Amino acid sequence: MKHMSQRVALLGGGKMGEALLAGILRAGRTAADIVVSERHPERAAELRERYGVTTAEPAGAIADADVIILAVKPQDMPALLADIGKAARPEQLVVSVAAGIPAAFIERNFDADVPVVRVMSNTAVFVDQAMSAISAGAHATGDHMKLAEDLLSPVGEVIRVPESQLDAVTALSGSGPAYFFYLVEAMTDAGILLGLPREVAYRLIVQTAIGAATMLKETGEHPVKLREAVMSPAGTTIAAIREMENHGVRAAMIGALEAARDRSRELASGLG
Ligand SMILES: NC(=O)C1=CN([C@@H]2O[C@H](COP(=O)(O)OP(=O)(O)OC[C@H]3O[C@@H](n4cnc5c(N)ncnc54)[C@H](OP(=O)(O)O)[C@@H]3O)[C@@H](O)[C@H]2O)C=CC1
Ligand SMILES: O=C(O)[C@@H]1CCC=N1
Repeated sequence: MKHMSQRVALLGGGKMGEALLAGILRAGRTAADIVVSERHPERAAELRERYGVTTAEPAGAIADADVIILAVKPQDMPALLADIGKAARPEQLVVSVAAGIPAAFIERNFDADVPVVRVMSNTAVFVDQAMSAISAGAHATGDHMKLAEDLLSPVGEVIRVPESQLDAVTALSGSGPAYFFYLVEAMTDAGILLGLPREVAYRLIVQTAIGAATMLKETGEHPVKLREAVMSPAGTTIAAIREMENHGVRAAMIGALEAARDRSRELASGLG
């Protein structure tokens, strides 16, 4: 089946659900082929209004779907799977974007051998600049992985990884956008401290971030090399970098991402 004519059921209409919904519509899928299940009626109405999709309860939403996207929080996954476990069929593909929830857990909540592909994407789906990692469950074939890639490649880059790496992927790129937003927030505050109006500081930093990311992507140079090219001897940049090293910023980042990876692992514990 041409992937653009696939019928999609999106279960969970929150931040990630809406990002994916908007993205797949931008990519050319039609609203008539998409059914959303969102338990807050006012949120469901908002999505119907904004995107022209229909909404339904989970079991109804998946009835005619070719692809079922699970986009609820990890703690809500067991209840959702209890709702759809008997209805999901082997000819359907289940794509879970949930952090920490193993494919095996999802598979054993289905009566049939339903193929599952796990995805760890991020909110940059909203601007077609997402980084998505995908991993196959026990019943997912190369065709299912290709279907997942076709779903996600219009909204950003897609990489295939073993499922054992997904907790680390979640720490780096799933949660990653928040680390950069946090850094921009801190640099903006520094700009204000140094006497710049907030909007000037913010504009300077955002464009500098875009420039730095573009240099990393387009030059292929190692970040150390790119950083050294900025650090003039006895200049301003090395003064800042020394201060960061003195405050253990590097160690703090490593510890922070390890904590995110550990939290992702914890999400799987106690699932039963
Ligand atoms: N936000 C992000 O940047 C990323 C999130 N993810 C993953 O995406 C998933 C969704 O996260 P996010 O969008 O942030 O969460 P949200 O809480 O924003 O969205 C989930 C939505 O689904 C609703 N919901 C919960 N259970 C059901 C159900 N059984 N039927 C219908 N709707 C239901 C929730 O309602 P209620 O509010 O009552 O819970 C909520 O409105 C998570 O598993 C997360 O790990 C992955 C990568 C990035
Ligand atoms: O914070 C979270 O748990 C989700 C998963 C990755 C980004 N947001």
